[in-house]
Amino acid sequence: MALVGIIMGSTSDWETMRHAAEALDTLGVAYETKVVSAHRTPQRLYDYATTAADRGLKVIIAGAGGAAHLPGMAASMTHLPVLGVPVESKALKGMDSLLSIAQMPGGIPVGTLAIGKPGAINAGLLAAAILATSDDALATRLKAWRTAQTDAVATDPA
Ligand SMILES: Nc1c(C(=O)O)ncn1[C@@H]1O[C@H](COP(=O)(O)O)[C@@H](O)[C@H]1O
Repeated sequence: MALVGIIMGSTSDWETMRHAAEALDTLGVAYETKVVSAHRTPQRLYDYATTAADRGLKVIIAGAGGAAHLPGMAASMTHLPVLGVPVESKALKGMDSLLSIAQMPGGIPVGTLAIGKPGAINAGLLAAAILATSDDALATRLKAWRTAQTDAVATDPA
């Protein structure tokens, strides 16, 4: 059963959001993916967000670009933690996405990650870290992954 829902505003976001999925794959966390847009498919978003917790999801990762209202609107309709990934936009290089996601009014939080691929990777890792607080086996896998990452950092620059 999926524990993490990865949603995105458009199929064009998958090239970025697949990195969140890959991080979850690496750590053995079950997830689902769906294109959901606050602008283009508002009813789909409503149905997704209002049923997410009852369907067993624990964390939602929402990626969108430009006027990125998806993460905030998803957060407005569920008490689950929502992690927002600002997808890099052509016109403004993702600054529009970042500010749209980060500048939420008090009361409806969205955990905002970095623009683009690093943000998507970290959203996957952060979702796993949240789940690991109540899953010892996942915590062990996450710690091992972090140790392997540390061990892989070269001492010499060339
Ligand atoms: N920001 C949103 C939302 C939303 O926030 O609901 N829905 C689509 N989009 C964004 O529009 C961009 C361009 O989409 P297209 O490539 O389909 O034209 C995408 O980055 C998507 O996340």
